[in-house]
Amino acid sequence: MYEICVYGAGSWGTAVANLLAKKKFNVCLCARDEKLVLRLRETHHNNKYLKDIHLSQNLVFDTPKNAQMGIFAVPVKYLRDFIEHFSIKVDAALSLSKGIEDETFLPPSGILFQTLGITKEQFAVLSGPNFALEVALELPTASVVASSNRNLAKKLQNMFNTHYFRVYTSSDYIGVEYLGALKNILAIACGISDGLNLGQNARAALITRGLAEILRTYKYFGGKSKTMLSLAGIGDIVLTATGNLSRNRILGLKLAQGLSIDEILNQLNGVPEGLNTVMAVFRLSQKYSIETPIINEVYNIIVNKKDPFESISILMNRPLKSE
Ligand SMILES: NC(=O)C1=CN([C@@H]2O[C@H](COP(=O)(O)OP(=O)(O)OC[C@H]3O[C@@H](n4cnc5c(N)ncnc54)[C@H](OP(=O)(O)O)[C@@H]3O)[C@@H](O)[C@H]2O)C=CC1
Ligand SMILES: O=C(CO)COP(=O)(O)O
Repeated sequence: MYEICVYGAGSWGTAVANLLAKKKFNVCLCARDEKLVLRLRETHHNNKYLKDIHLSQNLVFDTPKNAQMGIFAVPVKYLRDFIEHFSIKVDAALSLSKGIEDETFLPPSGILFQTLGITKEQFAVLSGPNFALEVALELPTASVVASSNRNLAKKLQNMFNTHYFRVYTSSDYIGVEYLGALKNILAIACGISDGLNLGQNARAALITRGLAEILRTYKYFGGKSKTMLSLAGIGDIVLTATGNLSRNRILGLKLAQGLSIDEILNQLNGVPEGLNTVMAVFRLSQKYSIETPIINEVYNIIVNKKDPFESISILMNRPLKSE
């Protein structure tokens, strides 16, 4: 059993494992693919995701194994099958993933409780405006670790905190998880708007009115309002709605160019979680009559191939209301 295993050798899993290894923790980065494990051992480079970054010599690589602390950086769509397939067991879990399971509406915590048999006292989430590449380059970054277990949150805060990675704690792990998922839909919306050259006024309006939709949806899940103002809320929304390293924003930019979802997924280096999240949130908002006009239009552009200009017209011509 390893002390710390990071599951998922994508960009974020690799960057986080490397941060901890540089801090001299005994960390194993676990990839599904044995060939990738061998390549990582030989080169100490994850060429697919973090090209020029030389990984710490302290970092070890393996296929998924049991761990005292399991750090999960697997896209939410694959998380349940991944844990079951590798029969993973951990004493405590930290989630890095930002999505919602389509059928169940569960965030990563709910999936980890069911598959690992852990309680909320053994769970934490790390989230915030954190592009993997910038963390790997040691650019100044701030983040939040949230858990209902104060001791676990403090322990992880100290584990991760370093001169370029400043960590805050929170007890609202549900709010932090849902905000991490929901902001990806706004990143797609802003990508579409910017791709169509609709201007910076339009982008600011989308972010602000999108926030109102996120707040309505997120309250349904039990997140606290004040978490909206945190790094995991507004911080991550601003980053991914405006930053060109965001796969979700890029998805929107490419939709605006008229590319199909399949073409975009073939070009993207990584999984845009917003694609699945928008499906789940659209169904949820229909089921519980939550008012989500921007989210509905993102859904219509993706699923019903609606012309984005028609979506803009619908949003601009809705009945007038007070803020
Ligand atoms: N990249 C970033 O900047 C950030 C990402 N996140 C979140 O972290 C999570 C992981 O993202 P990221 O590291 O970017 O990963 P990517 O989006 O780069 O996706 C690739 C990862 O997904 C794994 N994967 C792909 N298909 C499957 C599958 N069928 N079953 C199991 N695993 C699969 C890959 O595993 P393998 O290597 O074995 O093929 C690899 O670890 C996401 O939820 C993302 O939203 C959060 C903050 C920052
Ligand atoms: O969540 C992220 C940064 O905080 C990464 O966003 P993307 O998944 O859109 O690349």
